Amino acid sequence: MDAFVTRKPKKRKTSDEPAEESPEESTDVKLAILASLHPDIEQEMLLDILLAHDGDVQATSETLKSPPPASRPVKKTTGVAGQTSLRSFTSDSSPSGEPSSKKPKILSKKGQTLYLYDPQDISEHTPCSIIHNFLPAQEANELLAELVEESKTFQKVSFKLFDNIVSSPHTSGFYVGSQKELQEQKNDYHYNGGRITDVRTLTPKLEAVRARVQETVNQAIQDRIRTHHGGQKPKYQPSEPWCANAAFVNCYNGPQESVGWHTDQLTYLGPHPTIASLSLGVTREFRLRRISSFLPSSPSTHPPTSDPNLQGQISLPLPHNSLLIMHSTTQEQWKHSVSPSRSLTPHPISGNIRINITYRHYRPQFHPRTTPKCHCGVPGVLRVVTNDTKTDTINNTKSGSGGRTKKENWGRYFYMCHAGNVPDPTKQKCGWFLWGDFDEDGNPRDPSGANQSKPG
Ligand SMILES: O=C(O)CCC(=O)C(=O)O
Ligand SMILES: [Fe+2]
Repeated sequence: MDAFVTRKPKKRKTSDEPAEESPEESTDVKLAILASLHPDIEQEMLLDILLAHDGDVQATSETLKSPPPASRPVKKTTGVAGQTSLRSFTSDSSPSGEPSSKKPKILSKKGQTLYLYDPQDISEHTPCSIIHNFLPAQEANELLAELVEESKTFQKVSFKLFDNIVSSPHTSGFYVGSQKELQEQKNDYHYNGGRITDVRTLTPKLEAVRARVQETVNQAIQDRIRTHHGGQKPKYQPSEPWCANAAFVNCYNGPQESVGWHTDQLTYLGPHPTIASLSLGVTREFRLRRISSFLPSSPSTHPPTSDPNLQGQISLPLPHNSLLIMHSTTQEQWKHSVSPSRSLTPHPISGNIRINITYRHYRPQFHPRTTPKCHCGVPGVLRVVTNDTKTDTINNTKSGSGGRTKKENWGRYFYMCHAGNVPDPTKQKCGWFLWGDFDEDGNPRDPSGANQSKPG
């Protein structure tokens, strides 16, 4: 097993030509494909048989189709469920290949993980879309090499969680387009109630890629409105063009580095943002799970009612040079994470390192000068009410919930104090909160960034 997992990278074609990694090279992806075809077989067993067939997925699958020996371990209740390409197993797709307007079936079950790799499956069953081999191979490889070097000076982000100071189990760096934006970030913007001191300007390679990402994302947004929303932009989704004016670059150095379940902060992006995430280097699993307040329910009501245990996780293996687009509703209705891995197939350039660039649109309407401020004088953080709101946000505040725990408020936006989230034990939250009020395009309805309705 080790020989496969730590096998040497393929030889380069010439000494100065970087090696390309095709999606087929990743063990994660091969396992995802096999797991989808043979969902009753343990992952460990799949890996062993794959190794015995020298990494050949088809030969492995043929072997597995033969009657199982009595001793073959069969999976019980947990593990991988579903298909990598679901199309051949469901009749949901229209003949054109576009998603049907039928209510999506719940495909993943409690305690189980559905692995999806095929772009059409991902588009149909998650709030995301994916483009494999996004950049010309050489550009992707050069960008990876540059960012691996940059990442040597990245830091872990520290924040406060229920009075404990925790730091993220990976490092990151933050990039903006100009010196002016850099100064604004340092002087005006707050994150987790504090400031970011290490802000950088986009490197020439990040800048070149940003233009491509921007064009692709704007096209993808329009395609999604057509294929998933009957041509009608969802409420609160901005209608202005998406502009990639900021980039968080994450570095995961080794299988244990990860990021836990979270949603990305809406404060400066506004409601229903689009975020584009370019993966470089070793393949890692990006996981998604729907926040239970937003599980599809029958009959469909708003807010939807649900059994919080109905749905499991969806795992998307993200190979080198893949662009994942998190569309409108991803941040409001789903959580995402990058889970620790048991083993990795080293990438020829970065070894066990994965670099991820999330390009974001910091909208001028959400500049911190217009963000409502809490009693501590700090711009509030923009959140959505979900069934998690009570434990997630209201602990440690002095005031009551102000209605934020009520089911009828699921899906509503609010601002709350974030000053208590800085890693300083003397700082407490002031308990302030304000309902957010946005127009059809997700723009704040008044110049202060939210209406002045009293908590209730
Ligand atoms: O590394 C990834 O794919 C996800 C990163 C992420 O979730 C974030 O930066 O907010
Ligand atoms: Fe995120």
